[in-house]
Amino acid sequence: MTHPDAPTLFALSTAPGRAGVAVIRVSGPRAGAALCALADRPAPPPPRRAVRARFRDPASGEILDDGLALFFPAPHSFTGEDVAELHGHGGRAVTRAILDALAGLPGLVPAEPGAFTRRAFEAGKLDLTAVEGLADLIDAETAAQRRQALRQRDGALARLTDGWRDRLVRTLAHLEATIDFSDEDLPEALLPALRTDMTALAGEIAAHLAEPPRGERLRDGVHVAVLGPPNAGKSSLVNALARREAAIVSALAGTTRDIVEVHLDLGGYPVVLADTAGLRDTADLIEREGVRRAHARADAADLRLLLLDGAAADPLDPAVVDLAADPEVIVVLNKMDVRGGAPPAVLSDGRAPLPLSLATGAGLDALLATLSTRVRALAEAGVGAPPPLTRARHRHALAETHDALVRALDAPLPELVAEDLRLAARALGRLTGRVDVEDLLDVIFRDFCIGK
Ligand SMILES: Nc1nc2c(ncn2[C@@H]2O[C@H](COP(=O)(O)OP(=O)(O)OP(=O)(O)O)[C@@H](O)[C@H]2O)c(=O)[nH]1
Ligand SMILES: [K+]
Ligand SMILES: [Mg+2]
Repeated sequence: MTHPDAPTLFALSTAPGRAGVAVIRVSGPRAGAALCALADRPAPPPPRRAVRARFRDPASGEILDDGLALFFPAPHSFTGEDVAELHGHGGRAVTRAILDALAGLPGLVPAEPGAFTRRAFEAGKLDLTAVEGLADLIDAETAAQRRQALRQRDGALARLTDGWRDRLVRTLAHLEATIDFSDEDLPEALLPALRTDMTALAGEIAAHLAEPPRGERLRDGVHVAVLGPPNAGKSSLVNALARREAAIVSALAGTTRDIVEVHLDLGGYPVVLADTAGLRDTADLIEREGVRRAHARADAADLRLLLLDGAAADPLDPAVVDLAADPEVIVVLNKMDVRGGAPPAVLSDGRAPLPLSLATGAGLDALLATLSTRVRALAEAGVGAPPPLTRARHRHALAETHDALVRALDAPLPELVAEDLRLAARALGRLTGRVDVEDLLDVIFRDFCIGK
């Protein structure tokens, strides 16, 4: 809980600038008093009920705006503290005047970024993964990102990891009991049972770590690299998908050198599409650096799209045969308008590339559909699947937990096993921000009744 003498925070919670309505949030022990001072009321309104309010400057008595006020008494508020919301007109001068009036009240301090959420965390209203989910929800740009963020905000990931942590803490408690109270009557078969629990838990965590990084892909975007020989039409394709002239297109082979990234929403899934330099051996130092970057991006990408030049005598240029032979690569034959009736270039494994003409637009819809399906498969956790890890931080904490569990299984002495289990529990606790030892004692006394 926040300290009773903690400053009361206030901030504009809607985006700054001109708008119909602006919401100013006040949180802390003096929130109710601040509402009364500005709305000129003897007492705050009933909980969670909007009341009409004429906001005035308590110092000068000047009327500043005409709006609504709400009061959320602790603990039933976002932060867990008393919270007041002042809804005024969203003009710069109006919000400035109300914020200035609040700043003039004793004990009120402007909130730093994230300060309300921080108090919600400190009050136990949100765990760390929920805090991150909330941040992702505010940043979500596509429907799938919104769904994932909402799920995490609602505690899906925290429930999974807290469940693991509870099992870990219980195992540890039982082990501590056998160490500390070994002369007492404890079930004989306890140690083998603990081993079984630990092995099962390590297996579950390992399986979750082995999942492809779907959560991170959905949060940060699926990285798609557009690759191919010079002049195949890579920049034309990127521009067509982005619906803007993001990259320079010209008839000169070797136009693109730097990686040009565009962000797309493909059927609700975020995609970071990268245009790259045409792959070829070249004496031009700058172009050679571009080719190096193209290869690096191909290695790092979640999905690779190889664009071949249908106007070339042999579209399967030696520089790209390896890419074309990879069944994971989407291969596209562009410039079909020029190629006309010439037989389609057949890939070594018998697949035919997707035909495309960026000049006429033929084949673009089919390519988009293929791309969307692949992106969806990469980004989406199936219905009912366990909540994905969405940040490197989560992966790191889980890997640490797993390592400590594996060490515990190998440790020669019960004391050493207990130490590794403690480290495992601490690493898991960091995921949600709950790192406490009190619950260990709780479990010991609840499950055993030692000492009678
Ligand atoms: N006829 C025809 N021309 C095309 C088609 N797609 C692209 N072009 C042309 O091909 C030329 C090369 O296009 P770019 O998009 O610059 O090709 P690129 O693969 O990015 O080339 P580099 O960056 O040099 O590797 C341009 O003159 C385009 O207008 C197509 O489907 N048909
Ligand atoms: K070009
Ligand atoms: Mg280009």
